[in-house]
Amino acid sequence: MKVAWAGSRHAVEVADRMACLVASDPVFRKDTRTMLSRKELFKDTLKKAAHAWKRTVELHLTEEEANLLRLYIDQPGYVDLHWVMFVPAIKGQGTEEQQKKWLTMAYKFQIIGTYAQTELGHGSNVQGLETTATFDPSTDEFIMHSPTLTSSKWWPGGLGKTSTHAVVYARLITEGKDYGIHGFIMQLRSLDDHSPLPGITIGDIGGKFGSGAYNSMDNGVMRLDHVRIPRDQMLMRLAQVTREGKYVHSDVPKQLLYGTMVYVRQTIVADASRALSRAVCIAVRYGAIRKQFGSKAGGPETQVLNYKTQQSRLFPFLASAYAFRFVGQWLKWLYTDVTQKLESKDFSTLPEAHACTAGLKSVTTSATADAIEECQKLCGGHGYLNSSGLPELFAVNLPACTYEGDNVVLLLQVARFLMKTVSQVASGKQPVGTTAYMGNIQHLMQCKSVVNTVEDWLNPAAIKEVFEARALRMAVNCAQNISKAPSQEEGFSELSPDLVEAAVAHVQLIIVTKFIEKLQEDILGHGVKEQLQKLCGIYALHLIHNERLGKLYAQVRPNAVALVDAFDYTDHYLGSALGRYDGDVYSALYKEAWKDPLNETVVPDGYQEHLRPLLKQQLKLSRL
Ligand SMILES: CCCCCCCCCCCCCCCCCCCCCC(=O)SCCNC(=O)CCNC(=O)[C@H](O)C(C)(C)COP(=O)(O)OP(=O)(O)OC[C@H]1O[C@@H](n2cnc3c(N)ncnc32)[C@H](O)[C@@H]1OP(=O)(O)O
Ligand SMILES: Cc1cc2nc3c(=O)[nH]c(=O)nc-3n(C[C@H](O)[C@H](O)[C@H](O)COP(=O)(O)OP(=O)(O)OC[C@H]3O[C@@H](n4cnc5c(N)ncnc54)[C@H](O)[C@@H]3O)c2cc1C
Repeated sequence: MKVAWAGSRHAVEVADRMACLVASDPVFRKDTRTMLSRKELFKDTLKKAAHAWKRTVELHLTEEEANLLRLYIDQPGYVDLHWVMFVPAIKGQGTEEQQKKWLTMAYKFQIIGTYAQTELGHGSNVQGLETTATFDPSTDEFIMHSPTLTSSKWWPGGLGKTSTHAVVYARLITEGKDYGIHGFIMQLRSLDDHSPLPGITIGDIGGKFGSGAYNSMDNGVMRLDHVRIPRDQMLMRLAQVTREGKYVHSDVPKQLLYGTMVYVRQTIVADASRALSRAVCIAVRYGAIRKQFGSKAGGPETQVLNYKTQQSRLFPFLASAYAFRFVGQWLKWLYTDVTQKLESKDFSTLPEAHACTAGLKSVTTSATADAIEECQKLCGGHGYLNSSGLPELFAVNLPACTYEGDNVVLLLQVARFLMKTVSQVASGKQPVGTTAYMGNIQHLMQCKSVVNTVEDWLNPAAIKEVFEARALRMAVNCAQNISKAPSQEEGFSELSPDLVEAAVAHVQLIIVTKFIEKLQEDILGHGVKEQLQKLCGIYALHLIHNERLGKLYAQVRPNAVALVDAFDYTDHYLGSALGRYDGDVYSALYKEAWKDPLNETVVPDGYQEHLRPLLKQQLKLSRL
């Protein structure tokens, strides 16, 4: 099962090696992280990042190994933005010459970069950004400026205190005309003493949700006061400004400006499955250790994992973790395929890639945030302790519902794509890729489910048809209602809640389909495929048919712990007293409690000033 989860034997081996490297290095300790002040936490993050880079160079780690090292260090920091957004933005939007110049420095960490798009006034509406980049032909420079308070850059990770450079998104103005949003490379801080360059005001935006967690990241604010940069620092793959100030657009679609976001949305699906699997791992393992109540005859107490209510709340998450993992692996393939096509100037699959990444990012991150919260409840009181690992896991993953595109905004993008496809089908065009099922419209609009018995629900063809019919009928229903509205735009706006539901149904169909396709592959290992079939059934059915699942849960229960062991997480990475591999939960909880700064002294600080006088006064009163 570890191989099925990781994707290959090689993937298991590399992941194990990197996880152990991190777990055995004292610099990467994280067990007291939630007790650090913001300043201490930030410094700890800088230390870990520098040490990780040192180890990467010393051990000559490959890119795959270095990525895993960062992942198992498990502490958000500027390196995420540098590798996941700054470097890809230059790769996707820079010319070959620009890539050579900037990436050479970025790959060696001679510069640290971030992705400065969002502003105080606008995040979702990228076209509404206000920062300006005005070309001055007299000096061959762009003047970068924040004209209003709301145009202050706000949120970019690593911007607050660390980044020396950024890809800054701004409205390009030349020859008096506004050509909309484009990307520019800017140096922000001196490479000698790290002070901000003239005209740049920069800082951290302040503490965030949860202790520890995302507070390790210095999300930043930046204002620009007529800062000049050379013309060749505009990223010029999509469009150019000539020496004379003429705007020239390349023959590539302008949506490639959004390419970095497509790339990152795809990686976020993998992050979501990992976060969900960690929460499930903690809740399942702990559920096997925790006992509560017993038989009336005085027999042994019951493991809480044996309660049917516990199973019906928890096993759909276990199934979802596997489902998201497999769809994430497929999405990575799709992204690579689209990138190769783009290189040979075939842009035909771009809309589908956008819809798939946007939709899957939304559905998997929302489900994950909800599931982590529910896993806390599934662990009872102890789940609420920082030492359970769950509060931090929740706080770190909750913003994934917002960053890289608010989930509702992204689902509305999927809905638009679906409405377009429905109208194309109506005019006789055959849909392809993940919307190919819509071509089967005659059948799917009328068919009745072939399911008669409980067992029938486990037939992959039956499940797939149910999901196809559900998604298509919801989409067609929306399209018909939109066509009755006074205008397309009004109809879309009025029906947006239904459109979001139709988009979710389409995305869930993709997830179910990819799980079923996974089961058609060669899967090694005795009983592995059978367990995955059950999980696939649970994932699909819990979305539409919760009542009939009890029987499947009973079949999964004997292997539940093994199914989370297959995630192959070290105790260091899981970071949870409840989810420990050896099950020694109570000693771990007890030991963790004594690490709290409050326990450094037996009598707490503040006793003399505030507690003692109060108690003495009570004593006096009681004597009265
Ligand atoms: C070797 C060393 C190794 C070292 C180790 C390294 C370790 C590495 C380890 C890795 C660990 C991972 C860690 C992860 C950390 C993550 C951190 C995350 C941080 C978060 C960053 C952010 O948070 S960063 C900001 C994101 N901010 C948004 O996300 C804005 C959303 N807002 C929009 O995205 C647009 O505003 C919105 C709504 C589309 C409207 O766009 P709009 O105004 O242009 O209007 P329309 O809707 O009309 O769109 C016009 C037409 O464009 C089409 N289209 C739209 N988008 C398209 C697209 N993307 N691709 C193609 N087509 C697209 C659309 O479908 C229309 O097509 P059509 O015309 O044919 O219908
Ligand atoms: C932890 C974190 C890290 C981030 N890192 C970065 C970074 O590195 N670089 C960067 O540039 N940005 C970053 N961001 C910013 C992030 O990308 C934006 O917050 C995100 O795109 C959402 O935009 P918003 O904040 O403007 O939300 P808003 O759009 O203001 O959302 C508010 C509400 O309005 C709703 N809404 C908005 N538009 C519509 C619509 N058309 N129809 C229906 N409902 C709508 C949303 O659903 C939401 O409920 C980060 C954000 C967070 C939280």
